[in-house]
Amino acid sequence: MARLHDGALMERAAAGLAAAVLDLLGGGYGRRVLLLVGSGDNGGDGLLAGSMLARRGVRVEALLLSDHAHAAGLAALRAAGGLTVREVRDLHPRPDVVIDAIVGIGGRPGLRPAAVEALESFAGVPVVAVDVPSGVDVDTGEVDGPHVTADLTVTFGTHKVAHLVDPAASACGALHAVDIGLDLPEPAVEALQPADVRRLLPQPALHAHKYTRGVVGVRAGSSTYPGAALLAVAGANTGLAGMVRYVGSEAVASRVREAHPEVVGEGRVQAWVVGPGGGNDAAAMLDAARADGVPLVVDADALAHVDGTLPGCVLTPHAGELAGILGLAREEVEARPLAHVRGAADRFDCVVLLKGHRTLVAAPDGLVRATSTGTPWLATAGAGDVLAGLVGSLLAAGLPAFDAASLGAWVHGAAGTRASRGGPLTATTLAGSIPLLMRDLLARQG
Ligand SMILES: NC(=O)C1=CN([C@@H]2O[C@H](COP(=O)(O)OP(=O)(O)OC[C@H]3O[C@@H](n4cnc5c(N)ncnc54)[C@H](O)[C@@H]3O)[C@@H](O)[C@H]2O)[C@@H](O)CC1
Ligand SMILES: [K+]
Repeated sequence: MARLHDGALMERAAAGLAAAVLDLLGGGYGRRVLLLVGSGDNGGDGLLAGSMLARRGVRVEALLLSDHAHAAGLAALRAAGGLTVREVRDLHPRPDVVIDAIVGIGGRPGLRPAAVEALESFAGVPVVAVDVPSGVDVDTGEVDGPHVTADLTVTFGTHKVAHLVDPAASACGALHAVDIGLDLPEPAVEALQPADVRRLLPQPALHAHKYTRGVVGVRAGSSTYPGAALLAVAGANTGLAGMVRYVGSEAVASRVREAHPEVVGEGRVQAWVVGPGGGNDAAAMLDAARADGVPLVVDADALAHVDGTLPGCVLTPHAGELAGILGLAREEVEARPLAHVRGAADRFDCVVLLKGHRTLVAAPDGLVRATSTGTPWLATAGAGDVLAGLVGSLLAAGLPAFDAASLGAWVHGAAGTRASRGGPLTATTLAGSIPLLMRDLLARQG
C-alpha cells in the first residue's frame, strides 16, 4: 500500500475480478450482470470491474445499496454504458451472475435489510463475491447474522481468515486469488501448499534403517471396536515411519498381525497413538503411553482423559469431542472453531487438530494451519482412526508436533480426494491411497 497508488491496486483487483467473471460466463457479449454495490472500496472494485465487463459487451446494472458509492468507479461504469438503480423493482429480470460488492475487508458482520432483499430476489442466480462473501466476519471466519453465500469468491493480494476457516469458508464457494503485488507480513493462519508438503515430508536418508526412520506405537481398539485398531495401524503403517508396534489384547493383536504382517509387539517407540476404539481401556492406554515420555497422538476415547499439559503432543478431536473437553456445547465450537482450537492449544500446551470440513491445527503460540484438501466423502467411519495413525507416524519420523499434525491433515485430505475421485470411499481405501498420493507428490519434486 505504501509503495503503490490506491488506484493502481484497485485497477488490478477489478481487472482480475472482471476476468474471472468473463471466464465464469464463458464470454461477454449479450451476458447480463447485476452488481450489488456498497459504500466502500469493495463497491469500487465491483463498479470498476463492471465498467470493464460493459466494455466487453456485457449488459451491466448496478444496484446502489448506499447513498455513497465509490465516485471513480461509478463514473467509470456510467461512461462504459452501465446502468445504476437504487431499487430492486427498477432492475431488469434475471441476470446471469450477481456480483456481491457490498462489503469487503472493511465490513462489519451481517447485512442490512436492503441487501438481504436484493439477494433473496435473485436466489438461484450464481453469485460471485468480491474479496469475501459480504456479511461474514473476515478476521475470524465467524458468522453473525445474514451473509452472502457465493459460488465463487475472487480475492485480492492474499487469502483472508474467512476463506480458510468455517463457517465462513463454506460460504465462499470456489476461491480465486488475484495477485495485486502486495508485500505481506507473516500470516497468523496459513494453509500448506503442495511445495510445502514436499519440503516437510520425511524421506529416508541414504543409509537409513528402520530404527533411524522412527518407530510408531499404536494403543487402540478393544473387543467392542477391534476395527479401530486395524485402521489406526493402517494409518501408521503407510511406510512413513520405519516400523509400527501394536499393543493391545491378544485377540485384537492377532487380527492386527493378520492384516499387517509387518507390525510387531511392545518395545521402544518414538511416538504413541492412543485412543481410537479404546472404549473403557482408553484411560489405561493413555497412562501407559504417557509413562514413556515420548510425543503422543491422543484421539477419540482417550481425549476424555486428558488433563494437565501435554507439550510436544497432538490432540485430534472433532467438534463434539473438543466441546466435551472444554465443557461447551458442540454448536459453540462449530460457531467459533478458530477461537476454540487456539484456546485448547493454549490450555493444554500442545498442538490441537480440530477435524472438520476445514481441519484446523493450532500450536500453543497461536499459529494455525487450515487444511485446504479433502472431500465430504471423508466423513466415513474409521477415517479419523487412519488420521491419528498417520500423524503418529510423522511424529515418530521426527517432525515437530505442529508440522506432523498439519502435514498429516493435508495428506489425509488429499489422499481422500485421490481415492474418492468424486465418489464414495472407505477408511481402508483411504489408507491404501496415502502412499500413492505421496508418490505423486514426490514425483513432481524439482
Ligand atoms: N486495501 C487494499 O489493499 C485493497 C482493497 N481493495 C478493496 O477494498 C475493500 C475494502 O474497502 P473499504 O476499506 O473501503 O471497506 P469495505 O468496502 O469493505 O466496507 C466499508 C464500508 O461499508 C460500510 N459497512 C460496513 N459494514 C457494513 C455492513 N455490514 N453492511 C453495509 N455496509 C457496511 C462502512 O460504513 C464503509 O463505508 C477490500 O475488501 C477490497 O475489495 C481492493 O481495491 C484492492 C486493494
Ligand atoms: K463482498
